[in-house]
Amino acid sequence: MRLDVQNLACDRGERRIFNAVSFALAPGDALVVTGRNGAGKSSLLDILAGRLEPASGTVRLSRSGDRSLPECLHYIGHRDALKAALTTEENLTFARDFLGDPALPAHAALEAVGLAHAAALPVGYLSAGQRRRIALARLLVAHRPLWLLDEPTSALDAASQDMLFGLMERHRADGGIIVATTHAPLALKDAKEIRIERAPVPSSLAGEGS
Ligand SMILES: Nc1ncnc2c1ncn2[C@@H]1O[C@H](COP(=O)(O)OP(=O)(O)OP(=O)(O)O)[C@@H](O)[C@H]1O
Repeated sequence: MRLDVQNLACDRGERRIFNAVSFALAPGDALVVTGRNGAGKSSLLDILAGRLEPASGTVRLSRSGDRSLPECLHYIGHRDALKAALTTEENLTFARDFLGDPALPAHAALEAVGLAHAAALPVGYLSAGQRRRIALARLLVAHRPLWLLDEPTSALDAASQDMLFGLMERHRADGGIIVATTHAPLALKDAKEIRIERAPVPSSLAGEGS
């Protein structure tokens, strides 16, 4: 599988957020996306995930068989997208059934993120870092070659960050591709990096606030 992104531009509301973002990723590649608050990092992931139309430019996935782009990706956003009333194991079982192409069973994914002891706990009882680990465990319950991760280390302690880096490197070693936004350094080997710069405000709008 290969991901080719050409000359993307993004508008939010009436504003141009960024221009001219291009990159190409092959199996095993990781791309780290940096930039200031509001630069458009999450918006870029939204475009890659098919959740937001670009103002211009193209996103192409090749050598992915007959699967569409949405069927090839895991998207872990700022919000954990977990159901608070369901247990951790029920959340992962639901994700596994919903996503298709199953990989690890829910209990094995819980073990991989160090939360096997919390299998029967409703997600609403978990701490922020534990909820983040459950969200990340979704990466393991279905085979999807492209991982789009929005600030994946947020709320994670040092040990959990190490666990996450291990999962990411294993995914790359298996031929997966990762695009991750971050404000903190990510310990990924030979990762590519792109810095998103907010497009300048046109002079006709200058003075109307950012
Ligand atoms: N649905 C929306 N409608 C209008 N503007 C939006 C919408 N979502 C985001 N924006 C704006 O788009 C800009 C880019 O937001 P985005 O969340 O992509 O930035 P970011 O680089 O991920 O920021 P951060 O580092 O703070 O997470 C911001 O100015 C934000 O207010």
